[in-house]
Parts: sequence; C-alpha cells; structure tokens
Amino acid sequence: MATLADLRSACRLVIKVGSALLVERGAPRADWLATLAAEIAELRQHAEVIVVSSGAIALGAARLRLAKGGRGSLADAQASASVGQVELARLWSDALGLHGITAAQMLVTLGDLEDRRRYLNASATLARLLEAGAVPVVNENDSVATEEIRFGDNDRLAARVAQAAGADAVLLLSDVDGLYDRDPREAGAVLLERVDGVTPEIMAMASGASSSGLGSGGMRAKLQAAQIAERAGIALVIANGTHPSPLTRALDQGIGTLFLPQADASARKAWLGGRLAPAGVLSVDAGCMNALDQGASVLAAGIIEVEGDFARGDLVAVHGPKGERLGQGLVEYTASECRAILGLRQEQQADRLGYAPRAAVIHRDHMVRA
Ligand SMILES: Nc1ncnc2c1ncn2[C@@H]1O[C@H](COP(=O)(O)OP(=O)(O)O)[C@@H](O)[C@H]1O
Ligand SMILES: N[C@@H](CCC(=O)OP(=O)(O)O)C(=O)O
Repeated sequence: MATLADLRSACRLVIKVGSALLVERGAPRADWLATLAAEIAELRQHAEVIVVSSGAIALGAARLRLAKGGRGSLADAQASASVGQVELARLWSDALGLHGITAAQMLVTLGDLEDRRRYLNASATLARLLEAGAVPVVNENDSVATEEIRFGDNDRLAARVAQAAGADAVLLLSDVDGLYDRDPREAGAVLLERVDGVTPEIMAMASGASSSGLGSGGMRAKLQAAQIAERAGIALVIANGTHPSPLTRALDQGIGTLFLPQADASARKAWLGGRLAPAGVLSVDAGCMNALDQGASVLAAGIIEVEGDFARGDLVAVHGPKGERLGQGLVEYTASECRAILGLRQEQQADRLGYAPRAAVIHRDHMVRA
C-alpha cells in the first residue's frame, strides 16, 4: 500500500470516527453521518468494514446535563457513556439500516484485546459478524473500564481492533487533514503525505490535546495507534472527516497522511512465532499435516495426541505424526477439552464438550508454520 488510493483495494478496513465529527453541542450530526453511511455502503460492495465510533460520552453528557462534556471525572464519563452508547448504537443502526446494512454493537475493554483468551473471542466474533454481512460498530466499554484498564482513546482501540480482525488498513477520521510537521494551529505547518515509520522525531510533532475538547486522545494518540498498526503490518491513514464525503476525499483525492506498515502483513503473526514458549503440543495425523500445507486450520479430527496442561488462548506447538515441527498457534480449547475431542469430527464434539464446538482447535489465522 503505497498511496491513499491503494486503500480502495483493501479487503478489510477499520474506520474510526471521532466524537467531534459525530456530536455538535450535544446533538448528533445526523446529516453528516448519513453521508458517511452512504460512503460505507459503497465501500462495502468490495470490502468488509468495521467502524470504531466515539461519541457516547459527548452524547450522554448532554442528556444528563453534566459539565465539561462528561469528562469532569471518571464517574461522569462512565455515566455519560452508559446513556450515550444507547443513542450512539441507534444512530449507527439507523444510518446503516437505510442502506440495508445491519449494524452490530461491540463494546470492548483493553483486557478484551490484550488477554489472549479474550482476544480470541473478540476476533472470532468480529470474523463471524463480517461473514454474516454485518458492520461491527465498536466502542470502548467505558462504563465498566476503570482508568487503569482503559484505552482511553479510540485511536489505539481502532488499531488493536484492526489487529484482532486481521484488517489491511485503518482510517482515522479526524478534524484535520492529517499529520502536520507541527500543531496546525501554528503558522507554517506543513501536511505530511506519507510517514515511513513513527520515529521519535515524528512523535514530537504531535500534541496530546484534543482540539474540540470532546475527544480524548489528540494527535499523540493517533501516532500511538500508527505505531501499533505499523508493527502489525497494517496501513493507517489519518484523514479529515469534516468534509461531506470524507472517504472519497481521502481515498480518491488522496488528501491525508498514510503511515506505511513497517513489516509485511505476516508480522501480525510474528509474535506467535517469536517470544512465547509453547505451553503444550498437539500431534496431528498425516491427513491433517497435508491439510495444514494447504492453509487449513487444525481440527480435532486430525489430532492424535495432546501433551501438556494448557488453557484456552495459550500458545501450543503442532507436531506431525513423526514429531516433525509443523508450527504453533493459539489454541481454542483447554488441554483436557482437546483430549476429550481428539479424533472427533465437528458433529461428534458437542456431546463431549457440553456446548457447541468452535470452528477449529487452532484457527489458521492464529497459527504460524514452522
Ligand atoms: N502535528 C499535528 N498534526 C495534526 N494535528 C495536530 C498536531 N498536533 C496537534 N494536533 C491537533 O490534534 C487534533 C486532532 O486530535 P483530536 O481533537 O483528538 O481528534 P479526534 O476528535 O478526531 O480524535 C487536531 O485538530 C490538531 O489541533
Ligand atoms: N469511548 C469514548 C470516546 C473516546 C475517544 O477516543 O474519543 P475521540 O478522541 O473523540 O475519538 C466515547 O464513546 O465517548
């Protein structure tokens, strides 16, 4: 992905919308949202789209008549988010619904995306929603997340969601055209079209303050999001959402800042292959070994032996029938569940598990080959 126009060829795209775009003096900017929804509908003809939407605190604070846009204290922000999220979900549902698109609300915390077991859950839900044709509308679960366990800004949340969803690109819609070499309110600020690596010099260009007072992250949070994305092999764009057709302006007119991924897309899997020590071993038969060569997932039917005592979400090694090292990945079941279902086909597993089986024991998206 070398230019903004290349984002048109992305298969899976995360679009993040900041509070200031969606809310003005406590009221939703419904007309603006309608035009964005039309652009999303157009994009969806050839790509899958996930929305990360801010705005719950700003909307809720207006309803509750709380000072400082609901950001006076954590308790105010949490109460505002509870009230505003109801309205925010309805706004998206109505706007996308006009185009026959089903919106799906997903509220996540930092823990949901950092803990490997919960990361798998979030990732599987996103995948299933996209497969079923819905547009997930994600926000932080502000009403339960305390200060220590919050992202606090939806920019980094969007980058993490992109990672969990295996997206190719993230588009952060803000109220500026992109990253400038200094705060754009200063004279002589120049827009950067491409950033090849978020270096300390790039980081120093941004201030942490939000321009509208409604949002939380400022440009610094966007650069932190860019760092997460570039390490995960995902392109990230900062573009101006204040125009009537922001996606067209960014992608077709090329106005915005593109942050190039610093590693190839497989870097997303690199952490699986790297630092972590496997907590156990799944040995598979020759049929499964061949299927893995074709890019398949590890299914219980192909497992012949389970070693170790691991939990769901742990990293386990996959060996062939003669002990060949085939790869490693995040396992969807505990060791005892793996032992209970080894050798069984999907339709035979529910009785042993007591619940409907998952799609695979190790999904191919969560596996690296040796
Ligand atoms: N170097 C910079 N380049 C662009 N914007 C910057 C820079 N430094 C500070 N900013 C400020 O960051 C603001 C965008 O952050 P924020 O208000 O949090 O946006 P959002 O609500 O979209 O998340 C811009 O309006 C701008 O005033
Ligand atoms: N989760 C919060 C938004 C936090 C946030 O990042 O806001 P913004 O900087 O406007 O994208 C909300 O829904 O109000």
